[in-house]
Amino acid sequence: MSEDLLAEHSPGQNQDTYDASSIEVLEGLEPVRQRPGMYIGGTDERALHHMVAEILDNSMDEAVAGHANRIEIELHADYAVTVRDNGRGIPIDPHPKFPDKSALEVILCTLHAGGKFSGKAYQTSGGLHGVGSSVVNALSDSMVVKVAKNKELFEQRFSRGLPLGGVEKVGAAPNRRGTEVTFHADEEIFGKHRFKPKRLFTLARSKAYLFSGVEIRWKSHIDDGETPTEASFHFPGGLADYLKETLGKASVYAEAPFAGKVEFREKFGQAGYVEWAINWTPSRDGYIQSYCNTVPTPEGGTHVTGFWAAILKGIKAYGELVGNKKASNITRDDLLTGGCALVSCFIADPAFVGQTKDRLSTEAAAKMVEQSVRDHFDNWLAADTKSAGAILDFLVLRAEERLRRRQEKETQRKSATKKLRLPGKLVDCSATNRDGTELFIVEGDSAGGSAKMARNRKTQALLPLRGKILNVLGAASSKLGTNAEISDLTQALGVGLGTRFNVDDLRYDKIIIMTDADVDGAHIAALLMTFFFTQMRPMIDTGHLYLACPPLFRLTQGAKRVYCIDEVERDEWLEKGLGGKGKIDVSRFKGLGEMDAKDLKETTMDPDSRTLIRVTIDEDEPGETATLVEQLMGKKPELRFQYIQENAKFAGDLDV
Ligand SMILES: Nc1ncnc2c1ncn2[C@@H]1O[C@H](COP(=O)(O)OP(=O)(O)OP(=O)(O)O)[C@@H](O)[C@H]1O
Repeated sequence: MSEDLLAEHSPGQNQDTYDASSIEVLEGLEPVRQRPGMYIGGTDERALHHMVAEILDNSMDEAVAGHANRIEIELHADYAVTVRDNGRGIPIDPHPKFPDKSALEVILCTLHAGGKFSGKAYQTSGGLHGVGSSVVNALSDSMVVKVAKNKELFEQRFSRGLPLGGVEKVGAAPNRRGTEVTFHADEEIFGKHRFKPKRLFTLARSKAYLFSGVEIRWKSHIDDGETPTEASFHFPGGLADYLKETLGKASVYAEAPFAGKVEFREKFGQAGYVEWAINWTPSRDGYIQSYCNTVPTPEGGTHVTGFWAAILKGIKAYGELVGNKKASNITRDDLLTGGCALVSCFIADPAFVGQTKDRLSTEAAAKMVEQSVRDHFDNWLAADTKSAGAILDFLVLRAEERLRRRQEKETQRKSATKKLRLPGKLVDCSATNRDGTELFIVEGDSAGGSAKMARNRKTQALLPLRGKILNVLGAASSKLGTNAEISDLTQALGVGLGTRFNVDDLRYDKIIIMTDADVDGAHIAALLMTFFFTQMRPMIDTGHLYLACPPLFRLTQGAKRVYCIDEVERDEWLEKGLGGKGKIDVSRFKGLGEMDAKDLKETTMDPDSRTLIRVTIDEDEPGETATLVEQLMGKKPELRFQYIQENAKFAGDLDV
């Protein structure tokens, strides 16, 4: 362990209150190696890099809590990765619940063991599930954890989630403290994927931007020719610096970005803060990068909703103030054209969607972020009228362009609908323009019945498909045009087939595949995705294709009711109870048709409460997805057999 790093620590407080008793255990470890996807989002390159993020996030949590100010990341020649910090050190004393094990072993070998559940040891942390480091341990063929604590250096070694021995004292550490984790990802799980220096370098740098109180050092023993092999990051200017760097030399509308940081304590009485930076540029499409407790949230969430609400209301109010009537036309989408924003919030007890934490779902964040940003935005606009005027003019122009385009589309859609022969079984929506409309492709007529009642007539249309559609990879292309289900689908979408296909003709905003949560449903969804991937790929590339996520179980206890997506979630609820009275009643939906309209609306169709998965193509190498689709859905069974042989160990138990 690097001597100086652990020696220099100063910000530590409360060493004595952070010990084994801070570590709570909720459940045992096991299924991670069987179903890595559930815990780390897959076994691909993205998932592999996520392993580093999980360990790094723990060190960042120590830093954000004020216990560490330096973190080091080292990529070794054999692709092992070390993350070190000068924090309090993972507790190594015996755990009160398991007296024969150290807290370290409990943390590394037990799912849901951690010090971040109750907010006692950490106030705002990226970690919350207590699974990150045990998952990384389970998926590594070697993991060595060193802890410098109480003037001594301890070490414990693990392989594939199992300890190779107990915690051992391996030396004295009179002036050091901190944690060092070195792991080597298991090839049995991640196959040929290897860490990319560039990706880890970028990760390290972005973390330093997100928390200006930490210095992050990067070292790589693998030289890819483009990434520095050593670097140190410390950005006192935080997100404003980050934005400046990402915008580079692009011309911008505001001389200095609108940036700031607001603590929640005073106004909302709780720990945490929001930091942001935004500017507008004519030279590129806008984007927003958002984070919660330094964890990237690529799908946004409540903090992003709150941020845009503040900006939108602020700019409209400013427009009104200066008498620009057209400002009232500006929408959130207009803000994003050319708007480049970074938003990072730190909150206590955040709730995310999924273990990879892609979206923040903490309700309160929307309001806290909106109000904090709004006050500052109003002041900023009033103080820098030159920038404010330039941004307002730019956004008004964007809104006008959008309205003009919509008008054109509307006339096109109306005339197209008149001309179109729509399939008889399509239950269309009433909206005349495409914005915000959705087409649900549903499995079976009975499901169509509940969906018909559950839908929003204005924006949601339904196309029930009978049985399984043709496997387009197994069929001759001449057959496509004559297949009834495919031609119904193509007509309903409004796009042509083959050379006549044009994604701009699409009649709906979102196309949502809604099938039963069982094996047959998954097969139908796979057939439909194969169809879209091979015949209408631009629909996926432009983000129009989605999968609905109907639940498999409904649990009721007295007046309380929850829905669970799978057995694991069901078991979790059964264990902790729903908080209602009496026995918990479990019903398993055999299909969408069994759900009543209320169930279906609440869980699967209502945009305010449902979960949708956007179908995207994430490839490390061009053509990778096409090869996989051919292998799984194509004409050659031997390819499928080969795939099963190579991957069978990853498959969980089939639920039949
Ligand atoms: N570098 C570290 N320094 C101090 N304590 C740590 C460190 N790494 C892990 N811990 C302790 O181990 C616990 C478990 O970590 P783990 O990564 O398994 O889960 P988590 O961070 O609590 O939640 P999540 O699963 O959401 O990441 C943490 O809550 C923390 O108490």
